[in-house]
Amino acid sequence: MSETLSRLAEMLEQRKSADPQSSYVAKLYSKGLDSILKKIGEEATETVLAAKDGDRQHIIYETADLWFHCLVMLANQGIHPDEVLAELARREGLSGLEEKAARS
Ligand SMILES: N=c1c2ncn([C@@H]3O[C@H](COP(=O)(O)OP(=O)(O)OP(=O)(O)O)[C@@H](O)[C@H]3O)c2ncn1[C@@H]1O[C@H](COP(=O)(O)O)[C@@H](O)[C@H]1O
Repeated sequence: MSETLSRLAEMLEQRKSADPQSSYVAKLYSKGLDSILKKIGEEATETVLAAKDGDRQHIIYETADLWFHCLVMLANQGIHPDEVLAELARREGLSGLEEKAARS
């Protein structure tokens, strides 16, 4: 799982210098952060609708689109997915209520 994320992160780094005409990711970078965030919003909505609909394959497909665009956003902001995984790992040792208390 994290190997897939690492490979994707590496590819997303390489796409920063790719031709927007020949790469979906390079084109998205060239449009800027707001366009990436707009895609995340759209994909989040599509994921919610798929989950309401209940079709397993559709939920998986839309969630993959959502995760992918979140990875593009992270790359654009100079954040490696390992940093997000590390944050999730840190939370493993806490209950949900402890995590909530740590935020306030
Ligand atoms: N995993 C993905 C991936 N998931 C989703 N998408 C794209 O995300 C878009 C999803 O948006 P929509 O469902 O709204 O479809 P759309 O109408 O075509 O999207 P828009 O053109 O309107 O933005 C589609 O165009 C998909 O092709 C992805 N595009 C690329 N990748 C990975 O990124 C790699 C590099 O891609 P390129 O940059 O195109 O070479 C690929 O080899 C894949 O591994």
